This record gives sequence, structure tokens and C-alpha cells, in this order.
Amino acid sequence: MKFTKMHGAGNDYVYVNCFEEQIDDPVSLSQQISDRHFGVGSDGLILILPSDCADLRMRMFNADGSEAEMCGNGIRCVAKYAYDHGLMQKTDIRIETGHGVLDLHLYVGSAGRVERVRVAMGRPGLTRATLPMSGPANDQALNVPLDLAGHSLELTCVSMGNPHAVIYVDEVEQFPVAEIGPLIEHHPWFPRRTNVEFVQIISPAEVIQRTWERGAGETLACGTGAAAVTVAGVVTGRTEGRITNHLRGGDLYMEWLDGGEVLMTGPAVEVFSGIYAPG
Ligand SMILES: N[C@H](CCC[C@H](N)C(=O)O)C(=O)O
Repeated sequence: MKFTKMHGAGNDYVYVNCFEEQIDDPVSLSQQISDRHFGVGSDGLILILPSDCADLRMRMFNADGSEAEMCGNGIRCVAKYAYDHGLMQKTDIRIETGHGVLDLHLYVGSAGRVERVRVAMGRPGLTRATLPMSGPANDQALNVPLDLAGHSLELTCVSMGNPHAVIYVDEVEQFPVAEIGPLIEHHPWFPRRTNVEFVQIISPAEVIQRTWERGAGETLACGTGAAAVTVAGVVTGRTEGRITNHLRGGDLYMEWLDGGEVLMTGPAVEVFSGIYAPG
């Protein structure tokens, strides 16, 4: 099976062009190919597929085999793959995801390859029912206190198609993400688990984010997480509607200005292609 390894701000996935390849069992393939010792090594698997209602469709599987509704860093790479590999020639495209059909704009560099992509990531969901999160279905979860392992935390929860719990901390580089992240991912409040974003505010227009991803553990970046952080900052009055988000693997430029769709602009990089043929 031919595959391509790509990353967006260090959030790395194995991409398979399903116009050419047929994948019968993406769950076990993602578990095997994502393994950093026994496989190619990635945060998960992304399938590039034909769509009935958009230019392309993507499906994303975490390293543990679970399927996510959306992937912000992944969708930029899908767009770059499609343009650079000649699946389409235009720079404004639409991609079908589990969070609806999203509009993307591609920025092509002097070498004729896509370097950055802007994505309209859809509208956020703030009610507990959309996350999903336990409690009254129509209530928002803003600054909800939670004491865990000696830490007094506050959770603000936002759906970008997939669930995110946003937590503000003072010193994010020192925060025990690998200890607290999984306790929140698997907390009984979240029946379908949750992604967790730990955020330090630098200024009203600048934050540092670390991500504990549902189904993958700590990753170097999370695009839907950065969108959730943008929305959480506005609705709790902590940050402005236009922020630069510094993640471990790079920066994402985020906008949520009129209560509409969240916009994200960031890099997309192809690393290598290969043939996966275990045995
Ligand atoms: N890294 C991805 C999100 C993966 C989310 C996934 N871990 C889930 O189960 O929702 C991003 O850039 O948006």
C-alpha cells in the first residue's frame, strides 16, 4: 500500500490516497501503521476519499484506532496533497468531514507546491449535548471547576465537531500534561472521551497550547483544539477573537470574529512517501 507521511505543525499522520488504494480495515491499519516502533509512526491515519457533495472527503483515525469527526492539522495536509499530487488544480476547495463540508484556501509557494492553508472550520458547539458532556443538555460548560490529583482546574468545553476541554494554567511547559490529560480524556463527564487543551495566556492576542489528544496522547499540535481555545478565550473573556497560538510543533493563526465559523491558517508539510508492506 502506497502512503505519504505529512505533518501540520508537527501533528503527523499517515495519508492514504483512496482514489488509488482500497482500505478494508482502517481501525487496525491505524493501530499498526501509527506505532512508532513497529509501524511507520504517526498520531494516526487519514484517508483521502472521493465525495458526493464536495471536492474530496477525509476520514481520520487516531493511533488507537478510534475515528474522529475532524482534524484541523490533517485537513490542511489533505488539501496540500490534493493540489501537489494533481487531484485538483484549484486553490479554493471544499472537503467533506464529520463536521460538515468545510471551505479551504490554499497558498501556493514559488516552487508550485502548497505551503499554507486557511480553513473555515465550521461553527463551534457550546452546549453539553453537542460535546457530548453530562449535565443539562442545553447548558454551556464554562469555567466548570474540577479537582484532580491535587490540581484545582476549570474546564471550558467546546465542540469543533469533536470534543475539547480547555484548561488555563500558569506555566504550561511545567504542567503535568501526561498525568492529568488522560484523567480528563476518560473522565465520566465525557461519554465519548475528550481531547484536552492546556493553555497559558501570553497576552489577549497570544497563547501557548499543549494538547492531550483523545486516542493519541500528547501531540505537538491540534488544529481543532486551537479553534476550541480561540472560542473558549472569547466566551470566557480571556482572549480576543484573533490570536496567535504557539503549539509545540509550530504556530497557528486563529480567528473567531463574529460568532460564525472559526478560521485557522497554518502550515502543511509533506515528509516522504513509501510502500507499507509489513511481514
Ligand atoms: N489533531 C487533530 C485533532 C484530532 C482529534 C482526535 N484526537 C479526536 O479524537 O477528536 C487536529 O489537528 O484537529
